[in-house]
Amino acid sequence: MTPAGPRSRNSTGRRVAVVGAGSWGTSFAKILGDAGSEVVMWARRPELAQEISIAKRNSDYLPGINLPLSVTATPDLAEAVSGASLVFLAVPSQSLRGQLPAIESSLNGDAALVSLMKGVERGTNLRMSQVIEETLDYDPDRIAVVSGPNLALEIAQEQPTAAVASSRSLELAKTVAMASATPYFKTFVNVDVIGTEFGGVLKNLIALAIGIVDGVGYGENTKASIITRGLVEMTDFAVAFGAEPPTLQGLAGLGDLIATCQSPLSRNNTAGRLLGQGYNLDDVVAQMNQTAEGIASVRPVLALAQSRGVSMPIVEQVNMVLEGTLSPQNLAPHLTTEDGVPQPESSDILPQEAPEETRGLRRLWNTLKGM
Ligand SMILES: NC(=O)C1=CN([C@@H]2O[C@H](COP(=O)(O)OP(=O)(O)OC[C@H]3O[C@@H](n4cnc5c(N)ncnc54)[C@H](O)[C@@H]3O)[C@@H](O)[C@H]2O)C=CC1
Ligand SMILES: O=C(CO)COP(=O)(O)O
Repeated sequence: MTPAGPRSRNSTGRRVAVVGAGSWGTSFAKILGDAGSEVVMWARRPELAQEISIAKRNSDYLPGINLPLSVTATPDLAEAVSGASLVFLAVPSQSLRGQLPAIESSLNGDAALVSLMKGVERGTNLRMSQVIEETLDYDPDRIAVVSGPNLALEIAQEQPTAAVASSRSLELAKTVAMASATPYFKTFVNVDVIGTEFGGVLKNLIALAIGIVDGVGYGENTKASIITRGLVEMTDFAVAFGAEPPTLQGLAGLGDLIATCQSPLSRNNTAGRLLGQGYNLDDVVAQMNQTAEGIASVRPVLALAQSRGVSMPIVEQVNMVLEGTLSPQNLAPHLTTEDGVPQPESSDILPQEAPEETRGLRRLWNTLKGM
């Protein structure tokens, strides 16, 4: 698909910042610019900041994509953040904590922080919104997250996509959704930050599993079994931490799971495939020049699961493949318990109380059940 030319929208007069000029930070900056904001990105490397500001391109991460004129970049974090009413964070999850003090010192008093990241912090096992809240002692009503089936390149190409903005404050979730509303990007809202954030983290782990079996050469039955049982693991885990089950059946759970497990654009899927092909973890990390968040999140997620007694057999096996203690050929969706006794399958995948985004699906489901 050919990338569309730059849009020229009416300016809303809103000034926003995007911290991180990788693939998602740059795509999101384009969304925000197309939606009418003046966007200043922070890029680590001055030469990349210059390319974004002058050539309106980020050839390292999104070659061939034209950015709106309203998007500029700077290597100076204070310059990027000061004056912004919304600050979107798109750096690798493990690096966020280290960046926050510098961000805080330049923040507008009433600025909201919006995490675009999909990882859990090693050592603390915290979600990114929790890292922000804890590190900066920030009011949760001024923290939001955005998640969903959002492969950066497809969105930069303006392929129609939906996402979820979530905050304890519905007002802030709506502000974020409106700031990112373009003809190709539609954002729903909810107040289930835990479910929305964990959906994005957990699907990365299932995508690693899918990549691994793909690399081994297993086909669609194996993958469908892992995706379906993976969704059960994701839901059990997130609900144990207070998530609403419908969130996991929506865009931030099932939606992102499908996109990430199906797409060769996914770095987690790609990393898994290389492991399945027989490369070891060090080789895979060296081979990838972008962030595959799932690799760092496996252990924190397993530690959290253990703390609440949640069973995650697929994620356990992914961890064993990463550690080199399980051969990729032996990764399976664990359809029985360890002693071989078949488990009952929970089949009510669709919840009774569906969120707005899955209401049509619920109607279809009820129709099918009544047939
Ligand atoms: N790429 C995608 O399709 C999507 C990514 N995300 C999430 O967005 C977050 C960022 O991902 P991407 O933009 O894809 O990653 P990326 O690997 O494309 O870019 C990361 C950016 O952060 C910078 N960076 C790397 N290490 C850093 C460090 N130690 N300190 C500060 N900056 C550092 C890099 O220079 C780069 O600009 C991740 O949590 C990812 O899960 C979420 C949705 C879609
Ligand atoms: O989160 C994503 C799509 O929603 C991107 O997935 P990867 O990080 O695996 O590329």
